[in-house]
Amino acid sequence: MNILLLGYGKMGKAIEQIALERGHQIAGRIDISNRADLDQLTDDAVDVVIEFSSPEAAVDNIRYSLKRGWPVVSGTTGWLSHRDEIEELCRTQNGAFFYASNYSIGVNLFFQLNKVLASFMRKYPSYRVSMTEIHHTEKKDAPSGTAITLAEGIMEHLSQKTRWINQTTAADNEVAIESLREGTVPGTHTVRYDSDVDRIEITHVAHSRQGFALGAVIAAEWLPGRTGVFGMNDLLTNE
Ligand SMILES: NC(=O)C1=CN([C@@H]2O[C@H](COP(=O)(O)OP(=O)(O)OC[C@H]3O[C@@H](n4cnc5c(N)ncnc54)[C@H](O)[C@@H]3O)[C@@H](O)[C@H]2O)C=CC1
Ligand SMILES: O=C(O)C1=N[C@H](C(=O)O)C[C@H](O)C1
Repeated sequence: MNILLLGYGKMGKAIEQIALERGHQIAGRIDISNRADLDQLTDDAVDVVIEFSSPEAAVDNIRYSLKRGWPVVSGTTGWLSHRDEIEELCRTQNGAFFYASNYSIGVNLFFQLNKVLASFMRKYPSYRVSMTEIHHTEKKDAPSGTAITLAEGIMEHLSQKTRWINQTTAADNEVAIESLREGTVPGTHTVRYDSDVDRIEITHVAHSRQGFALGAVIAAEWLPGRTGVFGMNDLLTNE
């Protein structure tokens, strides 16, 4: 497949390495410095776009790709207030759009574990839920997209929780998410339930960006030929 890398930073480079190892070609490497080069690409030069850029750039990048008729796999976080608009554009263009806040298989298992744990905790209101996410100091958004997905999983099962808040203290209806930025940490997420007498805690630690990058390439192999809006559950439950 000819893969266009839209965003060529830490993730774009990790994705390139895995895409080449899996026998794909790179149709272009676009970052903020050469974005105008996109207009030089012919429609048929690109089988699929993998978009990992920045919260400010993602919406324009995805819009541009859908209008060109290119299937898009996006992993950029911090732009989801525009999600409805993008999904509508995908439908009107009869296009294909794939989004995940986290492409790693391990995190997607962790998402399931988080929901199971939240469903157990529903009967035990003496436990207070809270979360911590730790990332490298270059990360632009907080809380992480993964932390937001985890908070949504908790809110599905704990009906008294109606929103998340990006601070360590929270009202009874809020899930507190603490965001820490340290060194080069690829991504660590903890969900904890504290009572006066003990704590139950689950943690996912990414050792590198390899898991995210492999998941994004697998999604890019899966998407072409499909139309609609997809996520990791579609990929993981549909051969
Ligand atoms: N969904 C997932 O599994 C994962 C998502 N991410 C997210 O992916 C995004 C990128 O992460 P990194 O690669 O670590 O960031 P980075 O800062 O290393 O790279 C971002 C790249 O985007 C480029 N860029 C900025 N504006 C652009 C524009 N208008 N057009 C094209 N390119 C543009 C920059 O030049 C840079 O090359 C972040 O939002 C991050 O949260 C990161 C890891 C995993
Ligand atoms: O910016 C990152 O690095 C990461 N971003 C994603 C997020 O916001 O959840 C995924 C991963 O945690 C790494």
